[in-house]
Amino acid sequence: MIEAHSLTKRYGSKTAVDGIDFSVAAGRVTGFLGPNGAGKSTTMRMIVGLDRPTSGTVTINGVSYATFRAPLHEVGVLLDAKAVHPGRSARNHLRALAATHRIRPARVDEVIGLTGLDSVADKRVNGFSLGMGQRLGLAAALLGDPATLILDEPVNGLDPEGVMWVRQLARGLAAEGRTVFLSSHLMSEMAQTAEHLIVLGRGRVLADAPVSEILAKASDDSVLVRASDADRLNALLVDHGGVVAHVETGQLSVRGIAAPRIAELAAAAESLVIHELTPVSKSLEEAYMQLTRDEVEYPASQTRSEKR
Ligand SMILES: Nc1ncnc2c1ncn2[C@@H]1O[C@H](COP(=O)(O)OP(=O)(O)OP(=O)(O)O)[C@@H](O)[C@H]1O
Repeated sequence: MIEAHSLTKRYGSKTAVDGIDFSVAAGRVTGFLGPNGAGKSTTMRMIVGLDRPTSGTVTINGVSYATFRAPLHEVGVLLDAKAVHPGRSARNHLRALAATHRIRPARVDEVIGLTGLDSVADKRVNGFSLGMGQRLGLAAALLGDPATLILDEPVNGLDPEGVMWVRQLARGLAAEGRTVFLSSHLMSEMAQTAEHLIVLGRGRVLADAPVSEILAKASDDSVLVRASDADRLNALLVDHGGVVAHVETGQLSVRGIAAPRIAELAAAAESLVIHELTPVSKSLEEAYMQLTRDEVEYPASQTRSEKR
């Protein structure tokens, strides 16, 4: 269980994390979502003591990370996959880490196998692709068999097979009762991996709820309808509480009345024939964009290089 209370981080006049409260429960995958600059990495760095909160607290299983005497056994962390000595092989990097915690060498081979690094384990890390680097970061996070995993953008750079593997790994670890906290800026990815989401925007919690609830709240389903007489159908639907907009000639977009009810109303009216009836659901990404719409710090008209 990870718990944050009034957690705040300011860099000069910039408030990166703005007094947030949340808890990440054990036994399920919790996704940490938010647009670029929302404060996800800063929050994760504070959880593992790499950044000091300006105010507020964050604990893992009731204590602060700094108090763990053997942190690799408590918390597996993937924050910056490139933070590895480039001249070392993957195996030697993991062995060096293992030695700090008296972890047996056989466990190094186990995590190499688990993360699919067997064929490159003895190659120097500086030749690694982004995806291989991510796998090595995940191997390091798993090394101490920790009860808590904090993974910042773990699927970054992975191919589709790798993405699927991380998804299954995260779910499997949570099913064993571990606390699994993953960040991403992709709603579609998180919705397939996490059961619960914490959505951040400009350093504040915008939503903290099960995935299904967040999607249901953000969704704004409509029905596209064509009929033999669009104007009559329009009047009929408005009479029954529908909100109707003309999309193009003869086509209506209807909110507030479900497709089966629209068909029933038309059938009950004399010579009003439905030609098209298409329910339109918001995609996951649209639901997420709606939720974070006013909280995007770097909208698309600004480039990443303008950001810093
Ligand atoms: N060391 C720092 N000094 C100054 N500002 C910082 C520092 N680290 C982060 N920030 C700022 O704090 C805000 C939150 O950044 P953070 O990296 O935590 O966001 P994020 O949600 O992880 O974004 P991304 O998805 O782009 O990684 C941003 O405005 C960022 O520019």
